[in-house]
Amino acid sequence: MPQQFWKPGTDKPRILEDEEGGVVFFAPSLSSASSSSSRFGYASIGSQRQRLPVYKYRTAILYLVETHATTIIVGETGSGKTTQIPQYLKEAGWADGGRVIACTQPRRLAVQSVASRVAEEMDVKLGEEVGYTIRFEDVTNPAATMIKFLTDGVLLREIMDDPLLTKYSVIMVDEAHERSISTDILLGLLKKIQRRRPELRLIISSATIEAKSMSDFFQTSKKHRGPEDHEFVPRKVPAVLSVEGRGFNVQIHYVVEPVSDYVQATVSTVLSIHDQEPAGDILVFLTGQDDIDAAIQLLAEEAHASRKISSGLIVLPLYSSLPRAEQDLVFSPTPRGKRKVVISTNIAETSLTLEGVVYVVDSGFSKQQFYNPISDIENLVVAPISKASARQRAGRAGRVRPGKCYRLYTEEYFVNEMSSVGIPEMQRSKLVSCVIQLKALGIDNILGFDWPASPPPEAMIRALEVLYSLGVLDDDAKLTSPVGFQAAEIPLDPMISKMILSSNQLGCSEEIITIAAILSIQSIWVSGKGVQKELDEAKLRFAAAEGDHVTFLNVYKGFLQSGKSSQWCHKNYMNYQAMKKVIEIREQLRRTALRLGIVLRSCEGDILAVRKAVTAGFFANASRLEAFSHNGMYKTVRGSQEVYIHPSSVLFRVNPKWVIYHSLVSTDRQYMRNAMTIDPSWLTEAAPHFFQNLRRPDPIAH
Ligand SMILES: Nc1ncnc2c1ncn2[C@@H]1O[C@H](COP(=O)(O)OP(=O)(O)OP(=O)(O)O)[C@@H](O)[C@H]1O
Repeated sequence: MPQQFWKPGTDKPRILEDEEGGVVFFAPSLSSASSSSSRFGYASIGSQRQRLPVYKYRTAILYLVETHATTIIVGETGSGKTTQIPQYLKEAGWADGGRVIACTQPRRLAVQSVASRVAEEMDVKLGEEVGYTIRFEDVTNPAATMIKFLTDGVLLREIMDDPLLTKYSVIMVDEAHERSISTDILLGLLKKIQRRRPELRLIISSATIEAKSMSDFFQTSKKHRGPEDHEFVPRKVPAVLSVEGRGFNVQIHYVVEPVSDYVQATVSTVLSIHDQEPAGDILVFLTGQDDIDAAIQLLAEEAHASRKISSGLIVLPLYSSLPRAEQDLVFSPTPRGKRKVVISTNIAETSLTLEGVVYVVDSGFSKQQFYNPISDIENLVVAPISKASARQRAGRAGRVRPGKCYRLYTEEYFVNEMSSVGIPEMQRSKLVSCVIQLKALGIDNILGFDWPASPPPEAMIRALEVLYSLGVLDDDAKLTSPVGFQAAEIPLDPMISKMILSSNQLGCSEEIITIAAILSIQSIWVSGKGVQKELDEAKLRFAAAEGDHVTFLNVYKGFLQSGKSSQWCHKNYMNYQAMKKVIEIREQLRRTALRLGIVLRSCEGDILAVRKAVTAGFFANASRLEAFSHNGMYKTVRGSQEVYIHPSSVLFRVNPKWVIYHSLVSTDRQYMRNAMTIDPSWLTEAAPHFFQNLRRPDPIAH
């Protein structure tokens, strides 16, 4: 049982070293917030705010922001950075005269939840003085909003319309340690904007950021060849502030021996917490929808087997492709006598406060994208997290009362083997979306851009090549008109954007928007564990000879005809939540399409048009069955990589000669997910430049 299993350890708060080179450092002169019982329950919001560690630094923060162009703030999770600093700035007048204070987050869920909390603390209606903007959703009032929370991706899009972000007086880039592609582009651009707008203030904040390297980035200036960068401009030295003290103590427990199956270990840990620990909700970190579904199923089975210990558990999944209403359930109060178990991906890792959470279970893994620019293959793999992530995960406990974090890895592993920070997304991702965004922002010399961490040049070149072939960039690597500008407006992978734009000419935009919505969901089928045979039979009922994309259209039609019924989904082994999310995304995409002047039209069963539109976006993912292959081996047309049709595809074992796929997954082999048959002549039609000069002289021959 876990009490023999777990060994308590300490995860000491990071003490910031005194920095050299003129960096301002505040010694921890003030004691941390107490965890006395008076903080339980009934304190008013006003007094709760004053007891947060960051409150004691209020004057220091305001002084530094006043006197420095950039302030880097490092403070423990839960110390009050996200919710308090924007309010201090507002109170000090930074939102006077119609100016706005912005606070960015890497994730949508965090944006919504911190905005609601700050509106509640300020006792104002969300969407008025305090608002938020995420992709496809703007809850602000331009005449009233003073504090605006938004994803870093949305702020980047705002730069397209207002290159100097003139309405903002202070921009706080929160959770900067995450180093998403958007955060990195944003940091590079903000540094440029500061040169033109000396009055703009930046705050870079995180519990786990490497303050030294961030400070170096903001104080050195890189010479560019761009016209505005012809002279060397020294940066104002950034201030670094360490907020000492944490909310409540979080006791860390490690396993004594490494675990072999983290899903199983998660379930046992949850059940033993429920059996032995006092009241309090549990937040579990797993890697993705598949793991989460498996854990929920296992919990249900074990709960059934041991009725006594599992009664009173309310189990809720949390991942990005879950419909909004389902996501919101995790914030609802836990009924008396019950215990909520939220099983989440890393979308709950930063900035979130789930009020009832006392226990965190950390599997030690997350799904991460890895891209090899040489083979042009991108894989989403389950990989170990960094210490920074582990600390963020533990920090989801101890926010409103003391907590415990159970790490499913050994202390020795944490101390000696876990990397301190993750690899920036920029250095392990395909850069197609990033390049189109920079181009839309008018950054022409992408290789010379001032990045916090430079991306691999090969990945940049690959991205430029794909965008050129998609017709998004011209011979001078500038956005084409209208395709390039329109594609940049659609906040999706440019391959999907191109597919949508092509559907306009081909008269099948309604169908293509459905396909685009389904492709953005991890899977519309229920997880196959234990029901593989039934699942395969269900798929056959919808299967189209042309492949998965056309099968999706059959599924969607069936779902609509059933009146969007959950029983229908259940009967057909379809994930009802995923289908509801498809409807949600589809509506958002239809609105975007209308804005771009795309005519919403159905091709009324002209599947050829649909397949051609898909090919127009995804020609770069074409592959051909190897002649004489008995095991279904394909070679990609570009790169000659060995790939196979994924077992979940309706084309598995059918092995048509030519296919295009949506993405690759790597397990024992490289598998093509979501494959569709094509006529190879469509490839040269869609992208003549892309398919010329291939090493194989006859790539397009039948
Ligand atoms: N929705 C909420 N309900 C109750 N208390 C909350 C809520 N949101 C925040 N708090 C309280 O405010 C504290 C500070 O939260 P805040 O998000 O500002 O901290 P932070 O320093 O930004 O942490 P992190 O780095 O984890 O995002 C929390 O520890 C908690 O005590």
